[in-house]
Amino acid sequence: MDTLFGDLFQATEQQEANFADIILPVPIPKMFTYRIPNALLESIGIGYRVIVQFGKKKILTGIVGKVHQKPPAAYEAKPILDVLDSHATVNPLQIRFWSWMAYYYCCHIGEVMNAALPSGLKLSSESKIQLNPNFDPELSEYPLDDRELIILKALESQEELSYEDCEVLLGVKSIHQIIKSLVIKEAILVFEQVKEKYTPKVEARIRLTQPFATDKAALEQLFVDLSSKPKQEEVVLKYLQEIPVYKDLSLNSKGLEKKVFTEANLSMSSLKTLIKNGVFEEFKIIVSRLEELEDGKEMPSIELSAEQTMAINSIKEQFEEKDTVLLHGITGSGKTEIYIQLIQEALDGGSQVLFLLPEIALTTHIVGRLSKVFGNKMGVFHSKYSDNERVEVWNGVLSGRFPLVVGVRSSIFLPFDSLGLVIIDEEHEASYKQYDPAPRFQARDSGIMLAWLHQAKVLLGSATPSFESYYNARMKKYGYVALNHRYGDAQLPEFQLADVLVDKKKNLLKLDFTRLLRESIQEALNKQEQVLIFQNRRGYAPYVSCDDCGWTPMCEHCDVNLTYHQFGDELKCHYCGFKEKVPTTCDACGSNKIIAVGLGTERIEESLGLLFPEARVVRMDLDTTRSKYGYQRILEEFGGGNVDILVGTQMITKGLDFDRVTVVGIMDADRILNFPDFRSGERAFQQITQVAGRAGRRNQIGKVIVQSRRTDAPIFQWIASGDYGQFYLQEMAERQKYFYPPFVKLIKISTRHKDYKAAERAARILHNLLNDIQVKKIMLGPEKGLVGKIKNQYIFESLVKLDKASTALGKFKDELAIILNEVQSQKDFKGVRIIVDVDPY
Ligand SMILES: Nc1ncnc2c1ncn2[C@@H]1O[C@H](COP(=O)(O)OP(=O)(O)OP(=O)(O)O)[C@@H](O)[C@H]1O
Ligand SMILES: [Zn+2]
Repeated sequence: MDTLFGDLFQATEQQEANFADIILPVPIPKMFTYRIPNALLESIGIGYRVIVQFGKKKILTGIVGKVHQKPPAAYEAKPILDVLDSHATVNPLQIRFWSWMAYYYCCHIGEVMNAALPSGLKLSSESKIQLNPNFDPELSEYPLDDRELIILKALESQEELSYEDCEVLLGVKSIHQIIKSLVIKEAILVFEQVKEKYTPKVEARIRLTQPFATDKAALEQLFVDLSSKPKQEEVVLKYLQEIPVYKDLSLNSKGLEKKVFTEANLSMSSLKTLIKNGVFEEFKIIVSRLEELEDGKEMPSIELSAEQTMAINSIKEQFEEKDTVLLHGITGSGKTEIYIQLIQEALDGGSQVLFLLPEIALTTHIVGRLSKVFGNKMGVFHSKYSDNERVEVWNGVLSGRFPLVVGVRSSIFLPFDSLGLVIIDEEHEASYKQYDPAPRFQARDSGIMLAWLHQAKVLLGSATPSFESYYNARMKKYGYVALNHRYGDAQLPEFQLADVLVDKKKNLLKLDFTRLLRESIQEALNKQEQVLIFQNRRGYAPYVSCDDCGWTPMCEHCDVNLTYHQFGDELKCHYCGFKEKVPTTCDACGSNKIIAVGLGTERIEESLGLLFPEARVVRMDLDTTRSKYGYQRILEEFGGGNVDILVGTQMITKGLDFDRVTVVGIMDADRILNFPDFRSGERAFQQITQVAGRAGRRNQIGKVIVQSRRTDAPIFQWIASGDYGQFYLQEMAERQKYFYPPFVKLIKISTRHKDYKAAERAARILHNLLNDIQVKKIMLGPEKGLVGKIKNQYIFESLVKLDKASTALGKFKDELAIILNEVQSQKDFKGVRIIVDVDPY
């Protein structure tokens, strides 16, 4: 593995070097070589941000990937225009990691960089205008209108104007037409100016000047002088109240936020006078945007159970020999305490730790628990953070402020330089996979690679491990530790199947709830206990349909039904966001009997309100958690006991640890089972076990009601008995027989085009070319994608099943890269997008 991209890492003597390979944020297969001007030679190195010209006009920021002395053979190297910082933004380990990712997931390193750098660290270029030096309004053959003249006038006094400046100047919304006209008249020139996107947060503060801050007598004299100016006196008193300099002189240097005075309704003009008279001085400091967590307390006095202690010892022992250990602990077995202990030890040893979680809903919960122990040593990183906040976490890792990071999949890109431990919680979760855009990476697998580069250890944790990881553990590639009991003798919940068809026949089904589920909910409510209801479908109903002829409205741009959302009374496409009003009559037969079919979380919430009018019901899904603190608010309300029933999508299935949940209802288990994918069995087992695991985590025994129309399906028996091992063996036999992972490697190759025929033709040609690659493999397709059209693009897919031997994979990828490069220029591929997805599951 080392030889593949090891040469990137070779230390290069900076003095001799005068070329640099730059990683640019464009979809091209390799790095571009630029010349390092002598003036910049001293200030450039691997990982530095530089500005270069790309093509005729574009100015781009890139990252130096390699420094060397070999001029490019095919083109003359352009000079690097500038170096942006006095330090490297990215370290050599990261560049090796990016190179690996580009290679493994068959994408371009620039695409990896794009995903890796918070956009605040990428530069944007802004278009600006200046006067054309050759322009003379007297001689111009074109007449200029009033607005154009205003702009030209402004350019006489200001050297340059941004588009925005011009818009403000003229009071118009869009300036493009006017600028275009001025360019045609050769009056102005347009140029690009590179601009830093990240802006530090600056706070205005006030502090006492000398001698008042250090000399008590002077301060006393000041009060004598101010005795006739009560308003000014009040301001000084407020300052001393907030910043008691007489107790601790050093406090003065940090000063006080200016807004404290306004909030206290003190006179701002008095403050101004005090500044003018030299009592106070105003200054600015850069402050953090990140929420200050409490200072980490000592390890709380949690005593680990005997089973937990044994698990920790066993993990550490196995780390002696293996890089990765799988912790298979049933729901509620206390994995988090084990993580905390291991994190503490790694931090004490001076290493960095990365704790990966599959999604934000979980970070809220776990961050709360970890911050009690690790306080402000811990950085949190997820997609609800603004660009500026992300840059601050990035810089916090760089500066050592955050030796521990808790985050979702993109946190594998943070600039770690000495990871000792990577913990991947809920390692089986599908959301570790990024589907779009490239790099289409699996964060668990990439995290393992990242750890390997750092010589760090990896702990995978789950109550329902992915089959890949369990397989690796059985093959002794990973270590394995099991926790088979819930912490504190809490019992696993009791499973009950509720047959929807039987209840329907007997007229016992009310608003989609079986009698068993209704009664169980009522019982919990009577005892002031809490209930979770799971349905993995947001919106009100999956679709609407004409009751007379069966017609169903589809998305105009995608090959899917529109989902009915009662909120806003509209139909929405979950693929492209297209919206329309619900039709009042059928497009096909004109009937006005349009009905909502199927179950979404919105509808379940409504039904619960009707069935249990006294209960407080809250819904948690994508639609109710769009704001930054959406999850936190809902979870806090639920945890505080202000909610009786929580309805939700997969967001509520894992990690939640609440005392009073005793009943979990799964509305439509068949939907989970029927998903057309080789992993549907595995996923169903995981999802149902996980959501069931939220029940009865303390003293009361929990109850799980699974509603289904196929209650005799064998999988329910496996789940009820919790026999993961047997279920695994049975499923694996199938996978081996039909050539599915982990027995083969899968690569999915899709073609997309707005024309059906063009997408199909390209797919066929590509399929045949790939078929000719001489490695052991099976190829399926090409066929229309599972969703045949998304955002007006038709999709065709081929599936390649490669022999596990690493030579087959390597050879296939190498030839694939060549083929992709070649077909690009062919007529049949014009306008065709080709998407390669390695491990597409
Ligand atoms: N040693 C301990 N002392 C006190 N409480 C503990 C201890 N270990 C675990 N607990 C408590 O037991 C509960 C379950 O633990 P935890 O949430 O870590 O389980 P888990 O293994 O992560 O489960 P899941 O996979 O369902 O998320 C938590 O409330 C936790 O605080
Ligand atoms: Zn759509």
